[in-house]
Amino acid sequence: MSSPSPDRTPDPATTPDPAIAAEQVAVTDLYRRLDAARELAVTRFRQALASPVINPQSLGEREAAARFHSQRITALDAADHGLVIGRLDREEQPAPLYIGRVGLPADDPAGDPALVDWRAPASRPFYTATPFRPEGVVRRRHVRTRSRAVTAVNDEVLTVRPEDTDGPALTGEAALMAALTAQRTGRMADIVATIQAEQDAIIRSDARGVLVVQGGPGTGKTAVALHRAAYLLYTHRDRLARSGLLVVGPTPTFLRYIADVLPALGETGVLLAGLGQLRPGLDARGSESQQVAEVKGRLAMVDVLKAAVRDRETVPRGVRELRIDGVPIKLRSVDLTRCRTTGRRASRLHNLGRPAFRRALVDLVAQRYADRIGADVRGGGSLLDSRDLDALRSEIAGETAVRALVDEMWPVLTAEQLLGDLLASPERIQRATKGWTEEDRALLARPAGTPWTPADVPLLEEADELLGYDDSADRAREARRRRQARDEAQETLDLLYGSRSTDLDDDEDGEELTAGDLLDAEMLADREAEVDVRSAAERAATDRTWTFGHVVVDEAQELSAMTWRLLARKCPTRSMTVVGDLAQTGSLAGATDWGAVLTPHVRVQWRLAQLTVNYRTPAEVMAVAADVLAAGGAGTTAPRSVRSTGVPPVAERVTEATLLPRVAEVTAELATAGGTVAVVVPPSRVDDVVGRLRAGWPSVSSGPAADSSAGPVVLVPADAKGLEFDSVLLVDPAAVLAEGVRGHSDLYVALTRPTQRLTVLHPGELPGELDRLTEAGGTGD
Ligand SMILES: Nc1ncnc2c1ncn2[C@@H]1O[C@H](COP(=O)(O)OP(=O)(O)OP(=O)(O)O)[C@@H](O)[C@H]1O
Repeated sequence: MSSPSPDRTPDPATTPDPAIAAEQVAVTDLYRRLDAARELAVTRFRQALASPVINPQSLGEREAAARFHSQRITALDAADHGLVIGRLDREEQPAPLYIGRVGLPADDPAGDPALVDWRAPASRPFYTATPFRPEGVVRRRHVRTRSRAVTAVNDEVLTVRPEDTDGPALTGEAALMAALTAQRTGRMADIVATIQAEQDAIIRSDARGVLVVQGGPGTGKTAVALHRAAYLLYTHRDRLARSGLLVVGPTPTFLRYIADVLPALGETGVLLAGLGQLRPGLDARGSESQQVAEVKGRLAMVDVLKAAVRDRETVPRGVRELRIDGVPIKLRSVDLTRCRTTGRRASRLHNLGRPAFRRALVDLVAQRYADRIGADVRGGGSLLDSRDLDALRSEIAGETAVRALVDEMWPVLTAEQLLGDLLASPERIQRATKGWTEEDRALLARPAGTPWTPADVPLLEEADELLGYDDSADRAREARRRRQARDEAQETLDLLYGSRSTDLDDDEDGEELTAGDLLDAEMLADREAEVDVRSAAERAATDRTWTFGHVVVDEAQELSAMTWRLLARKCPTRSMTVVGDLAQTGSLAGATDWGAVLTPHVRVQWRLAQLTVNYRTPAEVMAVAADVLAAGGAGTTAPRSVRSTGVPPVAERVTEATLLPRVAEVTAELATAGGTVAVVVPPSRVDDVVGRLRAGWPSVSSGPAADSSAGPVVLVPADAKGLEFDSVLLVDPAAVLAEGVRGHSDLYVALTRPTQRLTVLHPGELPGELDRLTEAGGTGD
């Protein structure tokens, strides 16, 4: 906790009105400019749409211009809410510099802009200047508004050094506290007005390489990661508009929770994906045990999949006999093995090696057939010349028996077929997992048709890398389409030419140009070609080979090695922001050491930044959580809370019989207190608690898609990760400890979710780690 610095206006209520009135004049003028900028953008957008399209290039240009102006309109619309953040009064500069959500030009282009975008370099001192390092700033003023009206201003004078305090140095403390104590809505809000210096340094850090942001719960990792995404889109707009930016979060609930932040910052072209959605076209929501997910997340699965692919390139034992036109052809396994080797040499990728394998097999059968009939007819060598052999080959390639043998020995495979067949067959698993224990093999097995899980996603993607996609049929189709388009275009040109007035031939002045003179059929066909006008995010969402210009990973401690491998492939430049907390790792497959998980994929290209201040959890609650962290032996210290509520968290002992009724009563009390409510439970109690609460709140939701904006939610710690609620009711902490594979992490996560109130109900003894909790008189025995 910090005490306010001297010369700060301590309370908005005491701020003299003249300051508010003066700021209202400035704010009204800036809104006038915003409206004008929006009007201009709308006009330009309309003009772009109306511009003529004469060829694919002009269509592309028109779409690019329309997209640019529509994005500008979106950004200006988003900026309407809280347009002005504050101002800087600077040494030797008479006019203040206003900082806001977007940049707005001044009448005099030579001077400062009327409003500077919060991401522009000139805005930086607004977040970083301190009395010890004022960066030329004399005073920082936070301006708070509702609709377009100024409601408060808070000043910090940076020419006077505060006395030493033992709390963290805060920027714009009054505005920050107002934001932190506001009731939650179930959706994360942006923090542009109150970004703190240590957060700003991360947001503006170089885009190159992998930046790992480690920080305890509530330190703003998610907020910082999203603001960094907005900053990078602003600073590297052209590059990232082309290549796209991907934000990866753990669950659908989490993605919904953060979904409003980037649009509120005027950025809509970002792809948000959960771990189950990293494969275009698939939303993997199946569930499985942590142990199974851990096995599937090991890098060793790469070799397993390689072996599984080779296992599908089979050679029948002994001699295989085919009948072609009634002629028996004997194929020995040694010859078939040679065909397989030809296929494997032709391509590293299974599906791309198949044409070469098929050709080799057809050649083999054709040769044997030729040998047979040549020998039969004349009793000597083959009489067929090479032309005959070619004809024979194409006939043989179409023979059902030959096609069946090709499919048997070298089937075309999709990733889903490869993985589904593998996991559904203990024999295939056995053959693909050399050196594995029987226990691990058993964990991999799953019945055919089981829904895909998030842990399957990197395996499917890896399988695609091994299988490849034979696009020869697509290319042949495209060539046919082009030929047809060209023929049609030629017909059009012929018609145009044919309809030309013959009188003109004799006309001495001249020459009238027709379409045929300016265009050839190829160009005309090109005109008809489709131009892909989708944004990078839209295209990336449907293209599994898409690679992103930047990837942001939240709750990164939960990712398995296979998921890291997948993300590294999706981001070949390794421009990534990775945020997480090793002390909150709950999954068995997750990280306990950033170097260990990242080095195999990014080698030395990563750097670490730390966040140390908890903006979410009140100090009273955090003291309890810190004990749990220490008891779990995490080796890290809990972050310092920036505020206290004066309300101690309470524990109440219950019996098994009174547990559910008390859950319902306490949930009702917390809901009455206002804001969002989460009931965090061990996995074994989810169904009972949901069942009980549904009587009072039919819409109560639970699981990875729960929505706290619609009423209380029931969550296991893994699904509560990254989220926050005004009130949390923690049920049966001893079972949370016992049931989690990393029980202390789970309990730590559960305890650090509330922004205001925490109540704990415990049947049986309270775990020693929670001794600090104040016991309320309960109904326990
Ligand atoms: N500078 C700030 N100004 C206002 N609010 C902030 C600031 N920094 C963080 N917060 C708020 O603190 C809360 C916690 O932030 P966030 O969820 O980003 O933390 P986290 O580090 O990701 O936590 P966890 O590890 O639990 O997922 C959010 O409500 C966020 O808006």
